[in-house]
Order: sequence, then C-alpha cells, then structure tokens
Amino acid sequence: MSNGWGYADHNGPEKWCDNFPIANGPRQSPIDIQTSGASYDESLKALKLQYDPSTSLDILNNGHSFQVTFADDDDSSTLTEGPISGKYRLKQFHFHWGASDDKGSEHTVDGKCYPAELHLVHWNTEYPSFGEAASKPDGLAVVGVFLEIGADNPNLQKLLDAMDAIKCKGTQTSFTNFDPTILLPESLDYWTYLGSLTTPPLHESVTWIVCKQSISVSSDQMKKFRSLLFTADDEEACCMVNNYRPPQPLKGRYASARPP
Ligand SMILES: CCc1cc2c(cc1OS(N)(=O)=O)CC[C@@H]1[C@@H]2CC[C@]2(C)[C@@H](O)CC[C@@H]12
Ligand SMILES: [Zn+2]
Repeated sequence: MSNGWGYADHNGPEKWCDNFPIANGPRQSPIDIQTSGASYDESLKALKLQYDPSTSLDILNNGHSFQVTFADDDDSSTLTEGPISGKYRLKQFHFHWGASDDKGSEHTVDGKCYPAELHLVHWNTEYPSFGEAASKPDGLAVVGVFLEIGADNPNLQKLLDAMDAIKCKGTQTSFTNFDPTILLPESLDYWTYLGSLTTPPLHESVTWIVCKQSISVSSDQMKKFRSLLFTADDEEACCMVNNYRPPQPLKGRYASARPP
C-alpha cells in the first residue's frame, strides 16, 4: 500500500515519473502563469457556469484531498463558452493547500503562491463518461480559483463544518443542496492553457481555466483544512497538508486571456 503515490519525500511529485513517465510530458500541470507572457486571444468567450445545487451528492476524503461529487447523468450543472467548445458537465470539486499560509496552490502567478487552490472539474459530454473523458486531449476542463488569506469566508463554512465527518481517508458523508457558484470570485476573468491532471495518472487531458481574481479564506479556516488526514483510521495519523504539485516546465506553452 505504501508504494502508492502521495506527497511525501518517498512518493511525492519528484518520484511520480517512476510509475507515470508522462510526468515529464509536453503539457504537464500546474504551471507558473507569467502574466507578461500571456497573450490576448480575441476568440475567447466569457465563462458560462450554470450549476444546479440539487446535483451535489456527497463529500469524501479520498486520501489525497477532499472532494464534493455531483450527479452528472444530465446537463443540470455545466460549463460552456469560455475557451471550450461544446458542453462540459460538473463532476466534482476539490482543493489543494499547504502546511502554512505561504504555500499550497498548484498554479502560481509570476512566482506567487497562494495558500490554497480550488479545482472545479468538468468533463466533455462528447464522451460517454467522466472516466472515458479523463484520458482524451479535450476531455476535461478544470476551473481553478485561488484562495487568499483575508477575512473569514462564510461561503466555505458548510465545507468546513463537514470536515469533522471526513477526517480520515476513505470517509464520506452526504453533502446535498450545495451550489458551488458561491465559491466563485466576483469576476470570472481567466487565463487558459492546455495541461494535465496534477496528480497521477497525470493524463494530458485538461483545458485549464484559472480565474484571475481570488476568493478569501482566513488563517483560522485554513487550520481546519489542515485538520484532515491523509491516513485511514487504522494507520498512524498524517496531516493532510502540502497536497500540491509544484509548477512544471512550460515547454513552449503560454497562457491566453480575453482582451481587456
Ligand atoms: C481533473 C480532476 C482530477 C481527476 C482525476 C485525478 C485528479 C484530478 O485532479 S486535478 N488536480 O484536477 O488534476 C486523479 C485520479 C483520476 C481522476 C480522473 C479519472 C481517473 C483517471 C480514473 O479513470 C482513474 C484515476 C482517475
Ligand atoms: Zn486538483
């Protein structure tokens, strides 16, 4: 079991290439978004996110992060427009965060890290299922939102309150009637580039859509994220922190944005 991938020195991001050689591929994520190198693309549209709170199902500690999963058997919660063509369905959202407020995001902006990053995961309805889409070059679209230390964010409270019930790996609880729209920043201006999953199997199947504006989280609220465990209840407890992959080589890529 211990030879599974993780975020420790013996099984972390520097070791993933041993079992997943795509880790050194041409379109790996995350990246450092160099704002001076970003290009304006007239063809980019505004993001259109339409979420139905009745599709939220449960919240789960999967041993790498915690995720809220959505019913995706119809087009109730979708992403359209933006940099993508067609319709992508919301499947889940999850977060990445650090052991302290000075790190934790996966993407960085001109080298700046944030204490946490939210990923809203959508799959292309051109394919029959999320699992099928996850390995296709245009299969997934992930909206990334940075969390920045500031005032308590009341929109995170329902998530924080559920954490006591999912402390250990493999635990889950019902999480209904949650509208992820409340987690989005006021402005949906974004950078976009072609990348990958940021955890194994690291499939190069993600159109990344990173919001320019962050949402707030307080230091106390971040402490609650850090109370989760990577480990199951029958294992020696290990705090779930630093579950982020560092920026990967651009290999000729650059982010694009809509003209101002
Ligand atoms: C994009 C969100 C996402 C999806 C997946 C992972 C990780 C992910 O987070 S991230 N940070 O957005 O890249 C790791 C496990 C992957 C899953 C996509 C679907 C699978 C590849 C399954 O088919 C088997 C393992 C799954
Ligand atoms: Zn993620």
